[in-house]
Amino acid sequence: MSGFSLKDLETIVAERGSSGADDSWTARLFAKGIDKAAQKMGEEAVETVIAAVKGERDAVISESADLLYHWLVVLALSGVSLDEVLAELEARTNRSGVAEKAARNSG
Ligand SMILES: N=c1c2ncn([C@@H]3O[C@H](COP(=O)(O)OP(=O)(O)OP(=O)(O)O)[C@@H](O)[C@H]3O)c2ncn1[C@@H]1O[C@H](COP(=O)(O)O)[C@@H](O)[C@H]1O
Repeated sequence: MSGFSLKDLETIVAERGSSGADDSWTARLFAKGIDKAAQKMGEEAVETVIAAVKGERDAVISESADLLYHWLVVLALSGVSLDEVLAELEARTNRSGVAEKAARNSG
């Protein structure tokens, strides 16, 4: 399994986005702003959906990677951190009592 995490990519996006480098897609997206980044994220989401519906496994992987990358750009431009999204997911998990149910079922 890859040791690469979304946290790693979040750091790369922040660094490249603010680099101003001509050869950086991330820097170009940051310069174009939230409208363009959100549009790209929407396109990648649709491409992921199409690949899934067609049963194109390799394309699901590739389009999902494009989607997650562009999602992190949208988060960065929105001033939202990955940790805040994970905290929201964790809170939902705690509210649903899944951890307690799993512990009860295993004991
Ligand atoms: N994960 C990605 C990643 N996924 C997709 N993309 C880029 O997203 C762009 C979108 O591709 P599309 O084919 O949809 O778009 P396009 O046709 O090229 O562009 P448009 O005509 O739609 O504007 C491509 O140029 C891809 O290179 C990414 N660009 C960068 N990263 C990561 O960001 C890091 C820094 O990249 P740079 O900012 O380019 O240095 C890289 O090392 C990667 O880790």
